[in-house]
Amino acid sequence: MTLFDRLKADAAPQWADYTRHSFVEQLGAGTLPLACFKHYLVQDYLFLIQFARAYALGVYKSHSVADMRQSLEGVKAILDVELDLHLELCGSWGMDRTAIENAPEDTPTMAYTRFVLDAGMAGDLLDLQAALAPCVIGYAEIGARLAAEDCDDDANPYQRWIREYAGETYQDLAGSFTEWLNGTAEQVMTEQRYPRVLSLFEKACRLESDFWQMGLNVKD
Ligand SMILES: Cc1ncc(CO)c(N)n1
Repeated sequence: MTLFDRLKADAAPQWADYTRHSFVEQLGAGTLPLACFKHYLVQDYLFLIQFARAYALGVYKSHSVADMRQSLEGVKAILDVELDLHLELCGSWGMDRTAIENAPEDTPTMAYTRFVLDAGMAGDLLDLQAALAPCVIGYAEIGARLAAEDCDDDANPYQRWIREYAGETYQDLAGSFTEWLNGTAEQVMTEQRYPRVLSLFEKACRLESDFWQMGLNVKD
């Protein structure tokens, strides 16, 4: 069994809370209030800036050029691809880059991003990967499921978002992240350290759920 499969099985309740959160189900149904989505997306932009730093920390924590390149792919995917989605959608509501970047970080944004950065700073590359994994792999799973359930039809106001995460570019990114995580585990994982790695993964899933909830808590 690969590390990712084991983590997902052992953290099944946290994974389900995250990937089947009411925010996700409402987004898939197209019934999510726009005010909830807007708050979420602006916070997600701020979140991604910190996540780019976390991948950059992955470069620093790498011992091989191959690992450095994988971390760099994470930085590039955020700065060159994912943030453009956010700028495009926020732009359609009249928010420009400066307005987004000047928005104050909400507490769940700070909690999640600083948790991941600390996991990486205090630990090694595998600890950092375990804390990063729910983000990229979870969104790929959510996007693929919503698209498979035909939630991305023209009637859904969140079609663009769903298609971004269901699309080949994001799916490939998540696939190579999963292989990378499993490959690191093959080199450094021991039974003794597994509980700590699982704990990082579980916490990241909980922080993902809190991030969705932050969006839902907005009153329109
Ligand atoms: C909170 C959060 N988790 C995961 C992703 C996927 O990159 C994202 N954009 N935002």
